[in-house]
Amino acid sequence: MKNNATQYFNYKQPFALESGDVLPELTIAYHSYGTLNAAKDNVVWICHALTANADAADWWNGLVGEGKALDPEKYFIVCANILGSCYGSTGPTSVNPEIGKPYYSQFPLVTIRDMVAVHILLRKHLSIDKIYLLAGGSMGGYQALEWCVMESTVIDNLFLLATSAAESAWGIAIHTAQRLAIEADPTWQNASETAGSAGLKAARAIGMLTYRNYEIMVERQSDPDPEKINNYRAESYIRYQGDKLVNRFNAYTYWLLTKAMDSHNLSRGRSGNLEDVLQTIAQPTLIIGISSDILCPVQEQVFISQQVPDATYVEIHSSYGHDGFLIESDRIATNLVPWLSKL
Ligand SMILES: CC(=O)SCCNC(=O)CCNC(=O)[C@H](O)C(C)(C)COP(=O)(O)OP(=O)(O)OC[C@H]1O[C@@H](n2cnc3c(N)ncnc32)[C@H](O)[C@@H]1OP(=O)(O)O
Ligand SMILES: N[C@@H](CCO)C(=O)O
Repeated sequence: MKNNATQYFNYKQPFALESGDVLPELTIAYHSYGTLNAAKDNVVWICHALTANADAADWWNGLVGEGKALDPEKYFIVCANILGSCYGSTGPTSVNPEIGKPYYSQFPLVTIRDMVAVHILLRKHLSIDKIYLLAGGSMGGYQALEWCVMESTVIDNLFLLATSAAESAWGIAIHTAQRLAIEADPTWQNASETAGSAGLKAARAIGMLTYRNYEIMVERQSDPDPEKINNYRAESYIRYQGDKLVNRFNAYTYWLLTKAMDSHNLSRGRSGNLEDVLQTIAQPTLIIGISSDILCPVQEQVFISQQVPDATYVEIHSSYGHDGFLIESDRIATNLVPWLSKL
């Protein structure tokens, strides 16, 4: 697979955010796989979710790669690390060029629309005029929906998984609980990349409860020994997952990106309500829901499919919960490949 190293686009101009704050410059980290064809009509752009990075062939390896549904032999596949993340694009741990020190808590609020505006800068830098397929799950789906509305003539087809047209009150409540965990850490807001690490561990533990569910936890993490009164398998699993994220992420980024998710509302500042805005999406759209998703339950995707005029909705029966959109590659491909072949 060609071009599989992280690439960087440095945008040396001020970038105005929806909040009114201005970032003096941007770095956008991205991966591309395959080659843009002469007609420039083979672009697949993948928008990633909360804690992933630009290497979609790594975190979506069941779908992106040679012989897979999204094959770089056929498509020019791009994935950019989102604004506010910590995997190469400008975010809280980047150095603020105006003071020569990392932003940390001084990094301004960003929205999903800001992330898409940054993707658009990269799209133009890469001389991409059309995106054949725009794909995203969870928060990646928030970006894909926004982008479809922001640049309706650029996107040909849309592929959404486990996502919503607006962050639900349930989602905002969960994110608030996660941020409370971070804010309760006495090291939170220290001028250090490890500030709030214990809080981040607790925040990820809360998140894991929403990425999985009762069935899979009981199936995989029940203790065979009924005599136990301590050191349960499920406890060890949740602690482990918290540590795993702390080892690759930071609390400033997590806090900021959960705020960005809360800002997601496709109808904000637009004429009409959510239904009206979704009805303007003219692209053929495949929407996949995961039956056991308790974070973005299938009714959120059914709602989108009822409004988008050319929508195909599929529910995948999986016990994995929300993270099924990352894990159930075979079942996703089984629906994506025939849908793509009919376009
Ligand atoms: C730079 C980077 O690394 S970016 C990494 C890419 N990350 C992303 O793209 C973010 C999205 N990805 C994810 O959220 C996850 O990786 C997923 C959803 C795809 C898969 O989740 P996983 O955590 O791998 O799956 P699962 O819930 O089955 O947990 C398995 C892990 O828990 C461990 N585990 C399972 N049970 C227990 C237990 N009782 N006690 C302790 N650990 C346990 C396993 O050993 C395994 O550990 P490993 O990840 O070190 O191999
Ligand atoms: N578990 C995934 C999806 C969250 O929506 C992540 O950490 O990015």
